[in-house]
Amino acid sequence: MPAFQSVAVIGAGAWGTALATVAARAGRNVTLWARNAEHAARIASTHDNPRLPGVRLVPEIVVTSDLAVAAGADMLLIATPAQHLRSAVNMLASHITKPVPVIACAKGIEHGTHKFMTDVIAEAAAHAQPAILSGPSFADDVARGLPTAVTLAAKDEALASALVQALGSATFRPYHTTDVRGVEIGGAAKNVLAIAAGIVVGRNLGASALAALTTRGFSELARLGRACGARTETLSGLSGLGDLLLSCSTAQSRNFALGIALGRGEAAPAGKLAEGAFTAPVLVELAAARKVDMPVSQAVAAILDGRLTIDAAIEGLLTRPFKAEE
Ligand SMILES: NC(=O)C1=CN([C@@H]2O[C@H](COP(=O)(O)OP(=O)(O)OC[C@H]3O[C@@H](n4cnc5c(N)ncnc54)[C@H](OP(=O)(O)O)[C@@H]3O)[C@@H](O)[C@H]2O)C=CC1
Ligand SMILES: O=C(CO)COP(=O)(O)O
Repeated sequence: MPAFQSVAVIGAGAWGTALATVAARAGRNVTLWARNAEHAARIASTHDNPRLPGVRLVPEIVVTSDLAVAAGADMLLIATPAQHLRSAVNMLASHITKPVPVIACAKGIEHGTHKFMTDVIAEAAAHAQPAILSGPSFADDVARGLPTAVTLAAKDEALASALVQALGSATFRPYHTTDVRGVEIGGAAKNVLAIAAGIVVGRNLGASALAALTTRGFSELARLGRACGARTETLSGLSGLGDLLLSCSTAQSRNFALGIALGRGEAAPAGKLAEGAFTAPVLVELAAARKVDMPVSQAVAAILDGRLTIDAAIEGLLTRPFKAEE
């Protein structure tokens, strides 16, 4: 019996559902936990989740709203939105009485505390062994078994490697690292930058402008990463540059789609979670505290809270003083 034979996924949205299929494909015994009992019962009986339409779950995946059932697994994947990760882990905490890996699968930074996901896990559940999974991977692609590669980070390299062995398969290839912060920064920042990229497309500024924006966006992501102690190879790896490229290139990304709508002066797509909108103000606060210049992210935050028009933001970015490329 391999280590981590049983896996529970907390949060039955698009990503949680896709991750349940990943773990099942890797041969694990999987429990998918939904907070709503009716949703759980419906997914269990139909093997279909309206949050990830068109994907049929294998019947071996146990779907439940009973937290005690899920909490007994050998590893826990938390796939709620970032701002709800703390409440999810708080609920789990009383069930976690011995060391168990708790893997954050959300991309974001907590409002108010400026804490990254693994720090929130460590605070909320004393026995948890925090880890993070992030990288270029749309839930729909992953659930359909299209090839994807991500990064999985834990402070303990042996643990990160064992988690990769437990979750990896031919179509879902996690790479392990101990650079937890690097992985967290990439996933959080890329969503904000994807909104900016979408605005460029929505405003018809052209493919050259999109490439420039994405590249300068990476530059500021990497600046913040370095200031927070992240490693260069993580920032330019799957969870940093890789996810930025994916999210800045297709309207399959909800953050990019939000940016397109903003750029066109249209309403935001209804019912779609765009984490970048929640991360933008916190990211900018964090950057200011670290004295890191993040002009694109600042512009996104200012546009989202109505302090700046899109035209003024574009003009502001294009009239910054010329400087050396770094
Ligand atoms: N979708 C994707 O392609 C990817 C998403 N991610 C990340 O995963 C995270 C989740 O995104 P995604 O699954 O797409 O979002 P969805 O909107 O599809 O689903 C979010 C899920 O979280 C549940 N939820 C919300 N609050 C809580 C809570 N307090 N406790 C428990 N469950 C809760 C919701 O429950 P209910 O149904 O009852 O409302 C819902 O099922 C985000 O941080 C996102 O950036 C990462 C990689 C890929
Ligand atoms: O994180 C993702 C892909 O790696 C999903 O992107 P969106 O949240 O923008 O849809």
